Amino acid sequence: MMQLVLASSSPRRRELLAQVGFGDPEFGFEVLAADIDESHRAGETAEDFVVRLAIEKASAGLALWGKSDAVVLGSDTIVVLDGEILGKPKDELDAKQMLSALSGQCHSVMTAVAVTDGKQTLSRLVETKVQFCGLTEEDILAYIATGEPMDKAGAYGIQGLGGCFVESIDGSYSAVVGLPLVETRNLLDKIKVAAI
Ligand SMILES: Cc1cn([C@H]2C[C@H](O)[C@@H](COP(=O)(O)OP(=O)(O)OP(=O)(O)O)O2)c(=O)[nH]c1=O
Repeated sequence: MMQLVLASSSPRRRELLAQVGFGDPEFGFEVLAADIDESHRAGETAEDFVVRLAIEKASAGLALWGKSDAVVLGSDTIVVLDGEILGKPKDELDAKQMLSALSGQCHSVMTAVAVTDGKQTLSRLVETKVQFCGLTEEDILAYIATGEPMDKAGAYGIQGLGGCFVESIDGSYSAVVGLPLVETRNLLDKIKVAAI
């Protein structure tokens, strides 16, 4: 059987991949952090951007893993509001600007997942619409003070305190958190890593 490797430093992705059926993260799959340049290229659509990053993370992970007989999985999540891409906030001011822009609005969360074994690379893009309630400046400052927004696209976590800002979603909850479960399972099936 092929060794499954998660190329991610995100604890959420580790937990979600365990949910796909690989048992204990310690034994079912290996994890390594694949650092890549996450800059957006001029003229690149949000869809192309997020898929490219997922593929680059998987490919960088495969290169780092360095052995054959592995399937490496990479993923990327961005928030898109009125055509503008929001990644992880640079600092608290950036987080404040993002949350103010998201307040009372509907945005898209795009998550791409990619798997590669060096011979073939497969990817999927999942888009979820998220409606935020209106936020006061007080709400935003109190939320930033918790530290939760700082490592998350769009400066919020639906799975945490940020869930209180989400009125509704249309799409995949797991994709918003960082890894779409249905599509990930299908991709792994396709590339032939049997779930335990
Ligand atoms: C919108 C949203 C994003 N996120 C997270 C998912 C991603 O981990 C993060 C977006 O940054 P990414 O660059 O996709 O991932 P990462 O840097 O955390 O991890 P990796 O090593 O795999 O590159 O935002 C949430 O946890 N909850 C949410 O509600």
